[in-house]
Amino acid sequence: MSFAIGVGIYKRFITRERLGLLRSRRRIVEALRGVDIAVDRGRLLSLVGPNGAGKTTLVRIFATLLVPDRGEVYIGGYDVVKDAHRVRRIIGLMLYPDKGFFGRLSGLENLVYYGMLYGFSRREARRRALELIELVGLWEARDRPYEEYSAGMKARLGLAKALINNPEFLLLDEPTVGIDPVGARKIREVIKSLKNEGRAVLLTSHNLYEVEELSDEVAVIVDGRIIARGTPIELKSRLGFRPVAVVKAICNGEERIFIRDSAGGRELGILIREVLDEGCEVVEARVHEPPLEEVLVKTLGGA
Ligand SMILES: Nc1ncnc2c1ncn2[C@@H]1O[C@H](COP(=O)(O)OP(=O)(O)OP(=O)(O)O)[C@@H](O)[C@H]1O
Repeated sequence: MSFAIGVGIYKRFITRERLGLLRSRRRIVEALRGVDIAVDRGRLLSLVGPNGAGKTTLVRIFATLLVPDRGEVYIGGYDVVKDAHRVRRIIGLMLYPDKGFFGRLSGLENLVYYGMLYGFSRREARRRALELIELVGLWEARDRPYEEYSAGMKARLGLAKALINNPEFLLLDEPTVGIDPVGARKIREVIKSLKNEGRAVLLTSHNLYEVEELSDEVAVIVDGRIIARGTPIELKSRLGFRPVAVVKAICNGEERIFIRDSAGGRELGILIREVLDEGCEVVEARVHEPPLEEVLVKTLGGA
C-alpha cells in the first residue's frame, strides 16, 4: 500500500455571495469531486491545474487542516481525520504564504520555537534549526528578524519549518514562488535530496518546468477532478504529444528540415541515414520533446 493514500475525496465549501449592500445568497463551491491519489516513499507527485482547481484544498486535507466531506485519507497507515495528531507527527507542511512565523523573532528563533513545539529540548531544537537554516541557504540571515526577510527568504524558512520534525511525508504548496532562479534551484535540489532519502512528497506548482524536473508522477486537476495523470512522459503521450526526430541538412546547396515521429527513440538514427542516402549534409540532428508546459497550456487552453 502507498505511504499516503486518498480515495474518493470530496470537499465542498458553503459561502455567501454578496448581491449588493444588504443582500447575499448562499453559494456552494465543489472544490474536490471524487479525487483518488497515492504517493509512495521516495516518490514525488505534483498536482498541477488552473487557479481554483482544488490543489491547495487537497494539500490541506492531507495536512489535517481540513476534513473531507467524503472519502478516506491515510498517511503512514493513520487516518487523517481520526488519527490527526499522529499524522501531524510524520508530515511536514509548507504553505504559501506561510502565516505561522513571528515577525519580531529571527529566522533561527522561529525555527527553535517550532522545534520545541514538536517536543525537542531547546538544545536539540537549536541544533536542528541551525542544520536546516544551512540547508535552505539562510545562514547569513539567521539572526535577522523574520519581518525583514524578503519573500524568497520567507519561503526558504517555510521549507526549513516543514522539515523540523524530520517528516516522512512532505506537503509543499508552491515551494519556489517568489524565489529568484538561483534560490529556486537550491530549493529544488533540497527537495530532490529529501525524496531520494525515501520521503514521500506531494507538491503543487504552477512552474511546469519545475514540475517536469522533479516529478515521478503528475496529476492534472481541473474543477475538482483529476483529468489526467502519469509520469511527465506518459502524460505528454496520453495528451497526444509525441517526441519528434528533427534533422537539419543541406541538400543541393539548400537548407532542408526533415521531421519524423520519434516515439521509439530509434527514429533519429534511421532519419539521419535516409538524409545522408539522399546525398545531403547533416548539420543538426535532435529529438524534440515538447516541454510539459507547452503540452498543458495547449491541452487546458482557457480552463
Ligand atoms: N475556505 C474556503 N471557503 C470557500 N471557498 C473556498 C475556500 N477554500 C477554497 N475555496 C474554493 O475552492 C476552490 C478550490 O480552491 P483551491 O485553493 O484548492 O484551488 P487551487 O487549485 O489551490 O488554486 P490556486 O492555483 O489558485 O492556488 C476554489 O473555487 C476556491 O475559491
